[in-house]
Amino acid sequence: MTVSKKEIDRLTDLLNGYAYAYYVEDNPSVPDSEYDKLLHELMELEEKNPEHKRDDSPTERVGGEPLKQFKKVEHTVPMLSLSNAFDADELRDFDRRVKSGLDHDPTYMCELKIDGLAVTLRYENGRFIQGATRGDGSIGEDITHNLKTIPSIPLRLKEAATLEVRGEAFMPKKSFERLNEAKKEREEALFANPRNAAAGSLRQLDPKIAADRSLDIFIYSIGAIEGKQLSSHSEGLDYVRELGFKTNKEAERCETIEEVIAYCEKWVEKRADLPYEIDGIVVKVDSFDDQSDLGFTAKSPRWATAYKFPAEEVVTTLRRIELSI
Ligand SMILES: CC(C)(CNC(=O)c1ccc(Oc2ccccc2)cc1)c1ccc2c(N)nc(N)nc2n1
Repeated sequence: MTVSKKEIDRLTDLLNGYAYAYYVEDNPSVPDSEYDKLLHELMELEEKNPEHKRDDSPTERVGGEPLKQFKKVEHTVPMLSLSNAFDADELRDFDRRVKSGLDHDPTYMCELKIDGLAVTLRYENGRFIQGATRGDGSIGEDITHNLKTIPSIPLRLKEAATLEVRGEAFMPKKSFERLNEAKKEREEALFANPRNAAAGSLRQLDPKIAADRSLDIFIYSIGAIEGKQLSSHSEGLDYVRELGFKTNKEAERCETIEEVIAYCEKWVEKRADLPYEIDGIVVKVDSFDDQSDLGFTAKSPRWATAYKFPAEEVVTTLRRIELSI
């Protein structure tokens, strides 16, 4: 092995480790200046030895040439939608329906419903192959070139797994405010909310735009997987975390619907403190056996629902009215 290949491999592994700590674990291990210095060294070595550049190189994050158009992608497993529950009694109704389909009480998983853009990511032998929007649930748009620029999306997994995962790509509140500040300076139209900003960034043909938008992602389910038996949704989340994916740390197991309701009420109050926007709570029956006993309606699972929050601006307006009284 030549010196430059060895050095390129060393720098690629070192920088990927730093990026994982910073973007996936939210636990920076080196100062940005150190990261940038090493990244520059790697870029120079890759320029001189392009044959040794790895497909999981951190230099992939800057975004290549713009596409001419988007390719359509058919999802191997459909991306279903969620039924809604708008108050505690509707959650209790959901619980009654679930229990009528099972011969035992279910365990639930509760997760924050991130207000972003649903995407699906395909990996073969541990390498990121393709990413797409949800589209109509069966067919989406290929946005691989943009998703590659999101640092919390691994380009190579910790195991050579072949699977498809789903998640919500989003723009953190601080990045949204910075972006709109910059747009205001340039007298450009502002984005209405972080969700529109994330969607607008990922639907660009030029990946350098997405690369500059500080996007992030939380993985929330496994679409398809080869050669692995999983028994529950929570076991699936543990497995994708082991592979190197970023999942949301606020997810909790609830043994009763009253615990689910308490979790929802807690987050109605705490949502303003989060560094990203959420529009509700997703409640899922955890066991895959229970999920397959319950099955699906025409477009959504019977074993999951979304507790929807009132839109934040409504709450803010009410707060403004309260303050003015
Ligand atoms: C529960 C599910 C709808 C995903 N699940 C599916 O899409 C899905 C799809 C085919 C399935 O099985 C089939 C396989 C083949 C054919 C038909 C169904 C099972 C689940 C969903 C949707 C949106 C979510 C969201 N915004 N945030 C979180 N945290 N979780 C979410 N979970």
